Amino acid sequence: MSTAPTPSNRLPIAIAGATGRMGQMLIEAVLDAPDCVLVGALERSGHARLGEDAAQLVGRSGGCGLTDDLDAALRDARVLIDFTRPIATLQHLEACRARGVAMVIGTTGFTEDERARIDEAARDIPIVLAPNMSVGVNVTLKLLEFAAKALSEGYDIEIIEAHHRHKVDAPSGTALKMGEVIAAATGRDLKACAVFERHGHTGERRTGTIGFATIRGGDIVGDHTVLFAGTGERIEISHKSSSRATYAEGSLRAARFLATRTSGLYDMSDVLGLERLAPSV
Ligand SMILES: NC(=O)C1=CN([C@@H]2O[C@H](COP(=O)(O)OP(=O)(O)OC[C@H]3O[C@@H](n4cnc5c(N)ncnc54)[C@H](OP(=O)(O)O)[C@@H]3O)[C@@H](O)[C@H]2O)C=CC1
Ligand SMILES: O=C(O)C1=N[C@H](C(=O)O)C[C@H](O)C1
Repeated sequence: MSTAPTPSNRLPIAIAGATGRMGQMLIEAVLDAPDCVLVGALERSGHARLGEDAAQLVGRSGGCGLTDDLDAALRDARVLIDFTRPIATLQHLEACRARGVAMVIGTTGFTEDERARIDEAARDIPIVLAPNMSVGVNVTLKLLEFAAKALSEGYDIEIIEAHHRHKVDAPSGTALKMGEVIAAATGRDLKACAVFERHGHTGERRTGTIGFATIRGGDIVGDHTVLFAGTGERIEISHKSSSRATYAEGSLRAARFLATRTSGLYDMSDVLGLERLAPSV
């Protein structure tokens, strides 16, 4: 028999970057989830709205105060959901590690060294790190694994992504993840075969490379297409997000998953159990 959520057994969640585009989506998602409770809303020091009820950011009431104090934000939290910038996420990571708080990390744009620090912290706390929390993108990653294996010879692979004008990193974390999945599935090293820029006299396309193209404009939430261009045909595998709610819902699924773990680094494939469903090629 399952137990109905009560105020005392709801999952206590804190949100970093609470006033951001994703922060606000997450506040709404947590307020709407009967099994979760918002116990911390973190913003950078000096933010104009510190002290306000975080729920007010989304036209609601009954949240918790916006704070720049990590101790206060994490005091009652079991999971911190962080969609900020790498420098902020890494500060939050150390604080969570010291306090035994799990983390869902949606931030993108980490360097290799920064990634290694997340791996290291996952020895002590459970972490879900994923550049895209949507179910659709994570299923797309599995489709790409299959397609890349089946089309490994004779098809040129290009990854095209489009996002809103405010995005600060490129290519998107999702596009890079797609590249990693394709490279792994076809025995390539992404660092050696990725082409991020073309300009001027580029010469012919080098066989085996994976090209990336970035579009920034308007309010595009997030589009990704992988093109497999062969001779006489081409295949396109696309995902388009029309709302950030899908990332927020995925983040809550990740938070619930972490509540059952004590340490380790996980991705959305673990959260969604996609390994069990993936076709073997
Ligand atoms: N994994 C996924 O599914 C998704 C990942 N993302 C990623 O999430 C991140 C955030 O995206 P988005 O919400 O659109 O960005 P926003 O710029 O809207 O929000 C970022 C938030 O982080 C805060 N912040 C930035 N720098 C710092 C800092 N140094 N210390 C403390 N707080 C800081 C910002 O505060 P301030 O406004 O004061 O700067 C803001 O509240 C990006 O890396 C993006 O790529 C986005 C969508 C989905
Ligand atoms: O910045 C965004 O908006 C997004 N960032 C993520 C990424 O870099 O892949 C995920 C999504 O595409 C939206």
